[in-house]
Amino acid sequence: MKIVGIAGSMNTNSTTKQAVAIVLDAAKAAGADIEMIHLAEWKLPIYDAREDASTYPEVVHRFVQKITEADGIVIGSPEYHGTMTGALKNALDFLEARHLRDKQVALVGVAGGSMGATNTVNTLQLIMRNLHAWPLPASPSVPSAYNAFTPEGKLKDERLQARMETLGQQLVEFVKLMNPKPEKQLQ
Ligand SMILES: Cc1cc2nc3c(=O)[nH]c(=O)nc-3n(C[C@H](O)[C@H](O)[C@H](O)COP(=O)(O)O)c2cc1C
Repeated sequence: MKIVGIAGSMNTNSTTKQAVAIVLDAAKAAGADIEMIHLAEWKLPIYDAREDASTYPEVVHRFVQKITEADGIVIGSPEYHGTMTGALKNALDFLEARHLRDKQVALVGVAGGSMGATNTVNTLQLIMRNLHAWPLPASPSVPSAYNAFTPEGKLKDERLQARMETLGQQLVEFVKLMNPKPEKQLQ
């Protein structure tokens, strides 16, 4: 079972990447193969609605391929002006329902403010439904992100750390439940 994480920040030193990594590590502990796509390292171009999508650079095709091949996905975004980053929305614009249909998706948000990134994860829920994916109902967000992580990359708030880990475990469980085919099951 392959779980791919998207960290939707262009910040190379990203707190969102740390949050996504916690969920991915929990999925790995539950038996999945994991891979991180940190948008800061991918440099996708701006989606421009061109008629012939095959003319986009190779990085776009690789991105779409990774998502197509994934059995489950983790998406994390910082809250920017009350919603997800432009970089993440741009990346999602390269995807169509045929790439995400029936896939389980775990969503997490990260915010500088004390209120967390509720608007961001709610907006991502909506986008996932429009792409015919299945967003998991639990979608935790990290408030006060600048001071939320230990140097080892764990959340200082142990209950929030546990919620993130549970989300990774649940993602693996729901991928199994929704994919009775043997190749999607863990051995
Ligand atoms: C352009 C911009 C807009 C932001 N808007 C918000 C916001 O609306 N609410 C909030 O709580 N934090 C906001 N922040 C703070 C980010 O959510 C916070 O710095 C987050 O940790 C960044 O994630 P990253 O470390 O993965 O880049 C904003 C930051 C930037 C750069």
